[in-house]
Amino acid sequence: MPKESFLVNRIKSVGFAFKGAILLIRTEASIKIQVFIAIVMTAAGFYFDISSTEWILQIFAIALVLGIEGMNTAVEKIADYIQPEFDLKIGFIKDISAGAVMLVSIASTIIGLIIYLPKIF
Ligand SMILES: Nc1ncnc2c1ncn2[C@@H]1O[C@H](COP(=O)(O)OP(=O)(O)OP(=O)(O)O)[C@@H](O)[C@H]1O
Repeated sequence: MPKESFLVNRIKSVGFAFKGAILLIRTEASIKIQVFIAIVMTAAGFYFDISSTEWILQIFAIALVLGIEGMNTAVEKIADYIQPEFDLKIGFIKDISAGAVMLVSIASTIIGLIIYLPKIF
């Protein structure tokens, strides 16, 4: 069988990644909430006519939360696959992974407050 070209492989990988992103949004409740918040914040960005720098920070914050949440979901799935029973080490790994989501969520909330509080009050 002839080896597929670099370009065909890259296009296939993008397809798998796209499928993964759709799966993530369709199956995970926490991602659904974060996507909803991202849509609300994007609407707020247009409503308050935020600057280019503010858009960059907002897009970065949204991407960071969604990206880390996706990685957290992957960690949870791997953990459940390798150890479905109660296991202190698995609990520790899941807690650390959830902690990473919390840290970027707090940072993103602060970015949102810095952008919007002066525009609201
Ligand atoms: N197999 C396990 N052994 C020990 N503790 C676990 C185990 N599974 C989950 N936990 C504990 O329960 C917490 C929640 O785990 P869970 O996999 O339900 O994630 P979640 O935060 O509810 O995620 P989601 O709502 O996205 O499924 C973990 O952070 C951990 O403290």
